[in-house]
Amino acid sequence: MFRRSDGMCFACSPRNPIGLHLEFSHEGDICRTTFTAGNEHQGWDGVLHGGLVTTLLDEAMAQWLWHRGVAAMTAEMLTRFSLPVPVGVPVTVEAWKEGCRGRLWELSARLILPGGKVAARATAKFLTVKENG
Ligand SMILES: CCCCCCCCCCCCCCCC(=O)SCCNC(=O)CCNC(=O)[C@H](O)C(C)(C)COP(=O)(O)OP(=O)(O)OC[C@H]1O[C@@H](n2cnc3c(N)ncnc32)[C@H](O)[C@@H]1OP(=O)(O)O
Repeated sequence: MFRRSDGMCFACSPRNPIGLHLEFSHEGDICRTTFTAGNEHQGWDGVLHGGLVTTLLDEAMAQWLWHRGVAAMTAEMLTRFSLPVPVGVPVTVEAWKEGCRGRLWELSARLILPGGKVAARATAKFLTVKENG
């Protein structure tokens, strides 16, 4: 049905010419990345598009799992947009595990503005993919 990765992930692949080119670090139980949006990423003038805010949060959670050898797909996600995310400033995205039951993983993530305010939060459920995909 799908390939696990051909190295063209929109969020993280360095080979994707229109990708976000995110790089992740892992510290304890936290998966972290930083991103500075450009004008090409905006929806409202000067504001990062909400779909891309969700992409950043989703990818950080997926990378938390991937780093631990878990190949899982997002099955459900809820995003709360609390503050606009301006383009041109570096933001930090953090993800962590909330729980796991069988193939079902629950994770949370947040996007932090310079200065420390949280602009968006997400919770999501991921399901480990079956071997035959
Ligand atoms: C050089 C560079 C290389 C780069 C390399 C890096 C690669 C790094 C990879 C990361 C990349 C990340 C990318 C971002 C993460 C996406 O964005 S993933 C893409 C978005 N998500 C999707 O497209 C998923 C679409 N959905 C599906 O394919 C299928 O529904 C799923 C999620 C695989 C599950 O299907 P399934 O395995 O057939 O499971 P299913 O039988 O439906 O459900 C199993 C059980 O879970 C339960 N369940 C299903 N959904 C839910 C739910 N939402 N809540 C609770 N229970 C649920 C079911 O009720 C069922 O329960 P039981 O009946 O067993 O009691």
